[in-house]
Amino acid sequence: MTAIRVEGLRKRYPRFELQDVSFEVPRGGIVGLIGENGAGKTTTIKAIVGAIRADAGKIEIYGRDGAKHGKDLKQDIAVVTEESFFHEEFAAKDVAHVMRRLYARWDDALYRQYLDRFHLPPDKRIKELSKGMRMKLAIATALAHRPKLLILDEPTSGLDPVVRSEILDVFFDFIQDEEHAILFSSHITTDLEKIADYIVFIHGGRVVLSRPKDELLEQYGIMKCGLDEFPKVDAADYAGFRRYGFGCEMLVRDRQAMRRKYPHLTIDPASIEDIMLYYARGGQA
Ligand SMILES: Nc1ncnc2c1ncn2[C@@H]1O[C@H](COP(=O)(O)OP(=O)(O)OP(=O)(O)O)[C@@H](O)[C@H]1O
Repeated sequence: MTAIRVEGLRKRYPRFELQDVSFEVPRGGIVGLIGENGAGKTTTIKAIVGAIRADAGKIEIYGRDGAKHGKDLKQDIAVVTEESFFHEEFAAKDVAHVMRRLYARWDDALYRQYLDRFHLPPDKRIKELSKGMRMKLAIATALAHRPKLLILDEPTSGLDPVVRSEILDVFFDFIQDEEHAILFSSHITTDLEKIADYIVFIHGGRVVLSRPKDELLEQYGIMKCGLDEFPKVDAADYAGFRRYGFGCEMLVRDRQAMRRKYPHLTIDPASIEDIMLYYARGGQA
């Protein structure tokens, strides 16, 4: 049974449409949702957590219909977005009072452990905390109600590498329980490269790529050639290209096959960022 199954999700806004978005988050897995600004990541996450009503599509969470079981699922899901902070006058210890009443599995001892781990003072008011500290508090709060599923919208954006790495470590520990799962959106492709098992890439409201991360890193490549050679490369062999100075670089989906077909051209491995940039810049899935 998967943790989240999204099928044929549609949402139309006056100048944007999420079209037939489908993907899965397996139990024990971390799925990274990537895409440029305005691609539809937040809209997708909002539809999954029931913050907006989709026009069409199906969302299942641990096998149950997300639309029908919203209330009981609340205990199992933790959602962290930039907006999910408490009142500015609250201190971390006040947050615990509120959460204790809302969540049946709220765990004070675990909460204190996370506050310690993240070096968060229990008495300091939220308005006195830095952006990174607020995000860590939101994550500590989310995890202390012992959810099965963690959904985060841009949890590491705007944070320094030390804080980002602390947060990624906590995600990694959380996922050790095979029942647990994480869906998180990010522009920071290096964070996803470190921790995600699957990458779902949304571009212009559509999923253009949904694959295990290791497969992408093993198979995709950047193939280079001179401007004169570029017209000889079959357009079906690349997903996007870039011209520069005297040459061209193309994103190819299968490094090995391309090495056989174009043995005289150089092909380097592609990063997740390369894959995102080339798809966004032009080319078909
Ligand atoms: N309530 C709304 N009414 C109208 N349009 C909206 C609404 N919410 C989002 N949109 C539009 O939907 C598109 C997708 O927005 P969304 O927030 O899902 O993108 P995103 O991928 O999360 O981007 P970012 O990385 O900038 O957060 C944008 O063009 C946005 O303007």
